[in-house]
Amino acid sequence: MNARTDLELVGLVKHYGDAVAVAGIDLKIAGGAYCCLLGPSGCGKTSTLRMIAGHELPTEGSVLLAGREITELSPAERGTAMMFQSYALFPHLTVLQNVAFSAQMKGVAKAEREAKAGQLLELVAMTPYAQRLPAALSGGQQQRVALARALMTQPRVLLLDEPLSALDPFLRIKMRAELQRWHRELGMTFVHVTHSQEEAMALADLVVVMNHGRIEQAGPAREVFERPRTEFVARFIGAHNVITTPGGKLAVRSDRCELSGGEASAGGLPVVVRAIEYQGNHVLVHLVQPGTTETADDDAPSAAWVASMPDAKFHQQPIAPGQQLSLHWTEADAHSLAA
Ligand SMILES: Nc1ncnc2c1ncn2[C@@H]1O[C@H](COP(=O)(O)OP(=O)(O)OP(=O)(O)O)[C@@H](O)[C@H]1O
Repeated sequence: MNARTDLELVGLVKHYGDAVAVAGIDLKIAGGAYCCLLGPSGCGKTSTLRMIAGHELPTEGSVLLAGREITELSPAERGTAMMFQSYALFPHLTVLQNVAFSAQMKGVAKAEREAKAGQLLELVAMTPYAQRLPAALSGGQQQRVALARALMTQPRVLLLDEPLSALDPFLRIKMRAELQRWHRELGMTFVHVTHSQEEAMALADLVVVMNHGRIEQAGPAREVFERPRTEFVARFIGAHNVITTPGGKLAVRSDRCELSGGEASAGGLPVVVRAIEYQGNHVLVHLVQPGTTETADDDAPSAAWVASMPDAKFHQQPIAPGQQLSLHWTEADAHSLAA
C-alpha cells in the first residue's frame, strides 16, 4: 500500500434538488486498495463515484487524493479515470484508435500515442484485435478495451461503475479474475461500484456497504461478513439470520444454525419448514415462525430464517415442508446488531 496515494472523502454530501443522494460520507481508501462500494439501487454509490471522478460537484465536503484537494478539478486533471458500465467506446474508431483517443486530444504525436496504446492492449490481451471496430467484439473484449482506454491517462485511481453487470454470469466470473489480476499488476487504487455482495466479497480488500446515502459499515470483506454491524448489513450481505430476542436483535450465520426435531425439544426457536432448496453441496431449509401465513411472511422478513446444511447431513435425515422444528445456535456464533 502506498500511503501517498490515499483517497479521502470528507463529509461528502450530494443533493439533487430536494433529493438527497449522498447524506454525508467520510472514507479513507489506502493507496493500492481494491475498494467496492456496495449497496442497493438508489443508495448513492454512483453519485459518490461520480464525485470522485469529477463528473459531479459535491453539495458539501471534499475529495482528496494523496493529500491534495481535487474536489473541483476537472476529470482529466485529478489523477482518476472512470471505466463506464456501457464501456462507451466510439463505434467508428478501431480498438487502437479508441485507446489512443485521449492522447490524440492532448496533441500527442501519432507514433507515440499508438505505441502507448499498443502496450496497454497487450496488457489486456487485446493486441490481435487492434484494428477491429468495437461492434465486432464480445462484451468481455469491449470491457478490456475500455480498461485500456481508461489507463491511457495514467491514473492513480481507477473508478469502475458496475463493470460486470452487462456480462453473462459465466463471463462475469472470468472477468472478476481478470480485474484481480489487473489490480495486482497495475498496483493502483480501484474503486468499484456494485450491487452484488458476491462480487464485492470476491474482489475487495475494503467493502463499503451503503444505505440511504450513508455508510452502514466499511471494512475487510471477512470482517463485514463475520460481524455485520447492523440489521441492514446482515440482510444485504445475506447468509445470515436476524433473530429478535428480548435483549435486542442478533445476527447468526445460516450455516451456523442447527435444527432439531419437534416442539418437544428443549430451548431453541420454534420454526416451521416452509421450503427446501437443494444447492448441490448444501441445502437451504427456509423457516418461518409457526402460524405465519405466506402473505404475512412476505411483509415481515424478520420472521423468516434459513438453516444451511451440508448435503450429506440433510440426506441422512431429510426434512420436509410443514415440519415443526427448533432452530439452535451457540452464543459464540451470535452477535448483537446495533439498534
Ligand atoms: N441527476 C439526478 N437528478 C436527480 N436525482 C438523482 C440524480 N442522480 C441520482 N439521483 C437520485 O439520487 C439517489 C442516489 O442515486 P445513485 O445513482 O447515486 O444511486 P446508486 O446506488 O448508484 O443506484 P443504482 O445502483 O441504481 O445506480 C437516487 O434516489 C437517485 O434517484
